[in-house]
Amino acid sequence: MNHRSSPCSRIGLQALLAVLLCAVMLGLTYLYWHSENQAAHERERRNFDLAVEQISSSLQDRMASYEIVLRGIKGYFDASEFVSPGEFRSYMQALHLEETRPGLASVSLIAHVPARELHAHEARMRADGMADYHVHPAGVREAYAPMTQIEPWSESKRAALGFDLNTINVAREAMAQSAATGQPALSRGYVLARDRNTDRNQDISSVLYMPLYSHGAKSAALRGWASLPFRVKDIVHSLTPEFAPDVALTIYDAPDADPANRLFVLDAKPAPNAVTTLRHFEVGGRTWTLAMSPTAAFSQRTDHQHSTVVAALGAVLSLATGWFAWVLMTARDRAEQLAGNMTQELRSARDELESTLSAIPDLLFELSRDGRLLRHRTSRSDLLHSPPDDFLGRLLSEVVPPEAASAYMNAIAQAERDGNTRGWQFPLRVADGSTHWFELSIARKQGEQPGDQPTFIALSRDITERKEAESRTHRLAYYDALTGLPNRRMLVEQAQHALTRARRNESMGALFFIDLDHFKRINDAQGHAMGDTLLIQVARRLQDLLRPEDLVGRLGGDEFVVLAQDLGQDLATARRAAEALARRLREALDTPYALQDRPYSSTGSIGGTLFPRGQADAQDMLREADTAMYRAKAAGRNHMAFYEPEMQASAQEELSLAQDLQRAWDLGQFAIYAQSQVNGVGQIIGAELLLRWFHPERGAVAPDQFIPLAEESGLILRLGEWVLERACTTLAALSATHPQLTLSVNMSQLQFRQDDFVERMASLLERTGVPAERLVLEVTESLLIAAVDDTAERMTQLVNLGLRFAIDDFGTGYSSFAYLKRLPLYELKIDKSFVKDTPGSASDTAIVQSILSVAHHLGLAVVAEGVETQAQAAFLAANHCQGLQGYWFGRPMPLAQWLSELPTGDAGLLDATDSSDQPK
Ligand SMILES: Nc1nc2c(ncn2[C@@H]2O[C@H](COP(=O)(O)OP(=O)(O)OP(=O)(O)O)[C@@H](O)[C@H]2O)c(=O)[nH]1
Repeated sequence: MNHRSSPCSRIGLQALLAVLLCAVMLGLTYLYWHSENQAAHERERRNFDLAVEQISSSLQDRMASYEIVLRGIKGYFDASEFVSPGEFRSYMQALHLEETRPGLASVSLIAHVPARELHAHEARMRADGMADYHVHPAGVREAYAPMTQIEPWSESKRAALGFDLNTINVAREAMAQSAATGQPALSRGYVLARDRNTDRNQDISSVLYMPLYSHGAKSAALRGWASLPFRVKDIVHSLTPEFAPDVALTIYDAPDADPANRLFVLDAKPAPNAVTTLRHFEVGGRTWTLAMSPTAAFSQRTDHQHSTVVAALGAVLSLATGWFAWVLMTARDRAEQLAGNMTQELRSARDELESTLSAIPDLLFELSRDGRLLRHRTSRSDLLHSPPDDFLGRLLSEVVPPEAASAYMNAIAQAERDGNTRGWQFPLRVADGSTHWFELSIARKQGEQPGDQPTFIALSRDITERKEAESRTHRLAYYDALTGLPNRRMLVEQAQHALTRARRNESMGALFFIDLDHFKRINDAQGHAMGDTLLIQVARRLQDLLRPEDLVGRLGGDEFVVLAQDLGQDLATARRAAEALARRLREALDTPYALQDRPYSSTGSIGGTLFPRGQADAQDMLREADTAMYRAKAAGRNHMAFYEPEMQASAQEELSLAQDLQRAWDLGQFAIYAQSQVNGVGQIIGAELLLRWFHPERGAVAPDQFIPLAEESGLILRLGEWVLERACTTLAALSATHPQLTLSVNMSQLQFRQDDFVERMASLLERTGVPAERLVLEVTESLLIAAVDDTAERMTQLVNLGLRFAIDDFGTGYSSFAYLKRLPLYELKIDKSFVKDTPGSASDTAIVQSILSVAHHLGLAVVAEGVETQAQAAFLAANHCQGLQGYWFGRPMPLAQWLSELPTGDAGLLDATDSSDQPK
């Protein structure tokens, strides 16, 4: 059976005991407080009784002392046959009544004068020196009791002499009583005549009378009285120092406390609920009653506070004892509970730590300073070649490769110095044979005892994914996604390093800027993906060509950069090496490519710059090489050029020309010129319309200078439309006079590829009413071969309108006869470069003849350009070239002039004043 009570019931019992103890203590405190309170009341009561006795006896003593004074006077008179007023005064002075009997105002002598002796009495008194003495008030009475002497004397009292006290009932009664008893008799209280008209008219007095006899015997004749008047208030006040001032006192001239007989009230307020104590005493044959009550001040004299303070302290002590007892009794339980809680907390902390450790995807080891494995903890034992327990007790150098062991040992050394360390990384081949990257965090763990060696907690985190992400990010940031080559950012950084190295080593290098020629065509003709394939192949070629220490990168689009270092110590050597390299680069680019197993020819223009040069940095180098590359492009593409500082000026010039061109249209600086085309016998068969730009400062700007710029900016669309429009209106105007003439117009690729170009042409023809076959559109070979299918379709649509197409500059470009058959062409224009050396040059003559022959074979018309001599004209005519154009027949001239110079036939001429070949 289990005798142990449950913790709850035990705590309940302990609480009950504590409460009981507290209650007992409180009970004792109450008892103590109660008895203390009682004792205080008892003390107060005793004190009050004492005060009452003291007041009562003081008053009694004082009245007794007055009686004694009177008895003394009586004795003095008894012993004397005759007492003169002077003797009595001396006697009274000797008594020093003011000092010895405070509250006593005076003593008077009163004579007993039977009616028959009144005159004799008055005569005697007058004879004794009181000339105006007379008994008053006047009247006939059985006996008179006039006042004969008042001591101490003062003139203010003179009026009182002779006053008959028998006229005052109160006095008469007391005097009669004293005469009857031979003892002092006290009058009832009344306001003395002398106080009635003063501010003391409320103060009640009494008079104590003592009968005086001749020869002292009562039986002897009554002489009179000695009287002692006093104000009750004066007596009480003279006693005040002896009185307890905190007792309320009322004096009654009666045996009971009847308010009607109140003699005196001491100005003090009894405490609430105070008990009144009465005391009585006899004086002069009357009974006086003293009623006394304690005032609040009196109660305070008794210390009630003490018990209250003790009670409060007791209560606090009781509660504290109860609490303390509870604390003591429950201390063990609470200690047990605390221990329980702590154990629970420790257990949860340990569990939490356990689960945290299990969740850590890292290898966790404890190592000694020399790298011996002491403990391990890992949820990634799959990474290890053997179970981790096998490593215990062995040195790291025995279980991991040197690189990893050395990372661990370095990290341990740092952790021993700094407390902890992180960031040491090392690669490690893991169990499945792949290489993972790990990062170490090591913390020093102090030995448990002082002097113990520290150990080291090492956390080895698999950061392979992070590493891969980093390298992916790096690749994205520094490499071109399409070709895998370094991108612009990396190129600039590397170029900067190369520049620094070159300056340090005093050796020279070169940076080449490569831009593929007409790369757009492959995109347009065969699609973007094919363009990409070409870019990848170009990248590979360039890489294969270079030394390992050189670098090739792609800036974007079809632009590549090659960075070659250590080409020589001096400029001449470096330049030679750079030129050789550029040549090889050009050749590499020039070699036909295989795109989807079809051969494709492409070339590149290369601009190079040598470094270091002055203060130029990597960006400057790139800009220089770019400028040189443009020069190479301008030289006809598939060229290379090295940067010369003057190139900068020409680039600048080109820029300013482009800016001027933008304004030229608005300023009306363009003009349309016409150059005649003639037949073999010199008759005009038509003309080619040509654009001219007259700049106010530059003069006439050559078309091959501004046409490319106009194409780049799109201005060519506006210009082209204008020329077409003018061609049509001119043809319309000539239709009556020269219906056989044709006009040729140069067509830019941009214009030809406008989405709505066919519709525009149709509407123009309709609007002007021109027979379409009289308008020849001259296109370049490059336009024809770009997107051949698309081009053929569009040409067909236009030919269906009646328009004719001529190939301009035939022979200079692709010279592919294949498309001649595919495209709906009307005419070939032999480039002037072939015509120039005919008939002198055998090869050019042969080329021209073969072109003419193919054209005849294909049924195409031919116009030869650049005919400047009669020999050329004769040769071409002899070879059946239908059309001839050149200075020999006429220079280009303003359209209006050309029209005006047209030989007139039967029909009328065009209005020569029409100058609408200027832009509106
Ligand atoms: N396929 C492909 N084409 C690109 C890429 N980036 C840019 N391009 C195209 O490459 C062409 C670059 O043309 P440019 O160098 O200006 O002109 P181009 O046709 O090469 O003529 P020139 O340089 O004057 O000889 C543009 O048509 C771009 O749209 C790319 O990543 N892939």
